[in-house]
Amino acid sequence: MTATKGLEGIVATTSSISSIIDGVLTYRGINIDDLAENATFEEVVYLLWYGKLPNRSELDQLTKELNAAANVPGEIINLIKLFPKDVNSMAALRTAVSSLALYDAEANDMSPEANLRKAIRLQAQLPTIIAAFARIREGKEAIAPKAGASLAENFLYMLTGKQPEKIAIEALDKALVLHADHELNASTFAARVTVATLSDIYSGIVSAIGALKGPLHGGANEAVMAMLEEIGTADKANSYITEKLANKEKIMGFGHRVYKNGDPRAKHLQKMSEELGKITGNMNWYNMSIQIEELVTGQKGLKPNVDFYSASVYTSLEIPRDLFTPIFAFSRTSGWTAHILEQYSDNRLIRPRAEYTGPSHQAYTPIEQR
Ligand SMILES: CC(=O)SCCNC(=O)CCNC(=O)[C@H](O)C(C)(C)COP(=O)(O)OP(=O)(O)OC[C@H]1O[C@@H](n2cnc3c(N)ncnc32)[C@H](O)[C@@H]1OP(=O)(O)O
Ligand SMILES: O=C([O-])CC(=O)C(=O)O
Repeated sequence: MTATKGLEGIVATTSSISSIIDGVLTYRGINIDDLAENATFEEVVYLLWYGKLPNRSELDQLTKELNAAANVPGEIINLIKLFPKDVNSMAALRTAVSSLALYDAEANDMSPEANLRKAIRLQAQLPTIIAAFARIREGKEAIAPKAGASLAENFLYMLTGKQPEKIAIEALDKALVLHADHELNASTFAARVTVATLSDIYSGIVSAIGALKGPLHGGANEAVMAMLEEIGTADKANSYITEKLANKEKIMGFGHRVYKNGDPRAKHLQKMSEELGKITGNMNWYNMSIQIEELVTGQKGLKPNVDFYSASVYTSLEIPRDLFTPIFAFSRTSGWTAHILEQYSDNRLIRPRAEYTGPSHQAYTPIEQR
């Protein structure tokens, strides 16, 4: 038995949800470029769950179901009010989502119908929790979701209390489409491992949120913004990046386990970052990002991943930095739940082996002799 560090290149499951083949990402066989240009997030949620694009009435039905499920139990809002004000936002999300199960009468109903209903509730309620957390920590009241609004519109509305501009809704919606699913990434794998024990869907999502939180995965988008803020202006990028690379430090938002010639999602986010910069009149984050890309690609041959330009996109939308990774979770819930439903539909316990590297033939020594 020989271990492969980080399971690189290991094919651990079959899946018909999304694929990365020769650097091309598809959801259910549809190229991500096509989806990014044309689909709404709700259409993508339908596509991931049901395996095909919805017709008008199917989309209306799902949108209605998501909208109707968006309110979270009052107990969850009360729980969030008990959180310390400076708590890590992904820890808050993880705790609140875990607590949702306590108030869901179907939490342990493992029928496919109940699991789909829970997927709808999770998808609808994550943005409500994130917005409520962001307001409550500032001493404000949580805002209830608005009837008839899309998930992107509702999130921005619940966050700010104001009707968001069309351009902001469209930008967030596209970011949600781009982050929705990504084959067997670490958080999706964590979700599948958890539910493959026949544990419940909430446990799967909580595992996934825990895995997404780390800076080598979803947490990188927040780390990118921290870096941009630390650098300050484009003219300081050269010395900062050159020194980091010389010290063998990682530049957040670059590199990828699967894509070696660039992440196909990054160009869409780059374009959005530029457009939003022009609209807000602040090109600093975009200009600095472009400069960093040139330096990291030039010096190290690494390309930006999905997290790099999403940082400046969300900043242009005036979203607080520590909500970037929770927004990733809000989007990826669509993919996580699709994978969980797929896992349940043809389950086998996921239990690989470890190559033992410890000592052998050791005898037990009585405690008095140690
Ligand atoms: C949504 C997502 O999860 S996308 C990924 C988000 N994460 C990041 O942006 C964090 C920064 N990037 C990274 O840490 C990595 O590129 C990962 C985690 C994404 C992929 O990791 P792996 O496939 O395990 O690659 P690994 O970390 O082994 O890197 C291979 C080599 O490239 C280097 N490298 C990889 N990424 C970077 C980076 N961002 N900056 C500088 N060097 C890097 C490593 O130091 C290593 O160099 P070495 O061979 O000289 O030791
Ligand atoms: O696939 C990965 O390893 C990480 C990633 O890009 C994602 O989850 O979107």
